[in-house]
Amino acid sequence: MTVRVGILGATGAVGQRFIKLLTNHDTFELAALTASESSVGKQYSNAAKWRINTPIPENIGSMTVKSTTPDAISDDIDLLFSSLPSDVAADVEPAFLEAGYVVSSNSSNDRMSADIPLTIPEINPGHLDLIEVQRDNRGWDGALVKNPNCSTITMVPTLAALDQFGLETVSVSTLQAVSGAGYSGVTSMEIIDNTIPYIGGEEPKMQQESRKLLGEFDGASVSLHEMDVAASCNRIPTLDGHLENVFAETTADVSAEEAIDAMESVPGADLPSSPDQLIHVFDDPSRPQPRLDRERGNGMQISAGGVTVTDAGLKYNCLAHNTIRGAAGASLLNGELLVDAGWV
Ligand SMILES: NC(=O)C1=CN([C@@H]2O[C@H](COP(=O)(O)OP(=O)(O)OC[C@H]3O[C@@H](n4cnc5c(N)ncnc54)[C@H](OP(=O)(O)O)[C@@H]3O)[C@@H](O)[C@H]2O)C=CC1
Ligand SMILES: N[C@@H](CC(=O)OP(=O)(O)O)C(=O)O
Repeated sequence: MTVRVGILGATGAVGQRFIKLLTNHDTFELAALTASESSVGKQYSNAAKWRINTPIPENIGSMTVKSTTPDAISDDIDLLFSSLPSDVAADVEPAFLEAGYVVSSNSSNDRMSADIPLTIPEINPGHLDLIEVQRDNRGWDGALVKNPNCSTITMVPTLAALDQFGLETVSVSTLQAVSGAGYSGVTSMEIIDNTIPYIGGEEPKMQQESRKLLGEFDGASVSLHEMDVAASCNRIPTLDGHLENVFAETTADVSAEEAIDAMESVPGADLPSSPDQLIHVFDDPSRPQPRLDRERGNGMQISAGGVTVTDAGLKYNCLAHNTIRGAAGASLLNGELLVDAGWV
């Protein structure tokens, strides 16, 4: 089976990651690229400032960039990936949904909307059925699914593993790579020899999205998980890979061994881009580290380490590649889930 896909916002940092991940994909064939009006009509290789350390695939470089409107895309596209700035996505995604397109979006708008599934296929694939509610509410022929914020998706699989012990309170402090802010997001003068203890909007996203992802879906709505989540988000001078220090308090006592076993037991999803093992836990307390561990599982595996019982609950570190597992790879996996579940 071949599924013809397009990328909205294909010239950007995340759009480029999509192109790389879609090259030689078993099921998806890349057939449409869109960007802003300043790129429309140009060959992709002229429109995009390519930042990935492998060349633009030849067949993609010669494609013509289209306008980000439903009319500009041919009808034979089965699935769209969206990596637009969130304010642009909030404006244009509804037009694609009204026109009947199925959209897997990485943009942050609508992630917490009650009728939009926010999914990590290995963790809460059943939430995808919110699409039924969404279609009833909005009258859309298409379907919209979102993946979470990159810092949230790094931590939530480990919390899902610990939830069997009764998660009560989670505190997390992040060390986030500069690529998360986009190519021009932080200047070298701001970040070299420095750490910035604030990332606009990031802390509320971690606090709210994690409770939706681990919430119960009863077929009509998702009730947020009752745990309290407090996040402190920091930008550090690494290129890729968000590292996070987590303290998790549970109602039941849990030993470090039980926590490690629970994390290593979370299965991958039976989807092409899901790693065989979702979470790898290191014995070495100095791991995971961004430079050494972000590429594990083609950038799709979560790493953890330093699991210790403390007076403030279980303490551990976790890491994921922010532009792969945290962005384009997360949307791609949701696209694979949409196909597997019969929505495409
Ligand atoms: N960078 C990262 O690591 C992460 C980013 N994200 C999110 O993903 C999304 C994309 O981020 P990123 O790739 O870094 O952003 P970029 O700014 O690099 O790319 C934005 C893309 O959207 C296009 N675009 C901009 N304005 C318009 C418009 N008015 N109409 C149509 N297309 C438009 C751009 O086209 P053109 O080239 O023509 O301007 C470009 O293709 C954002 O929502 C971001 O928050 C999420 C997680 C991680
Ligand atoms: N804010 C994230 C990247 C990002 O764009 O997140 P979101 O997908 O929630 O917009 C970071 O700085 O690392």
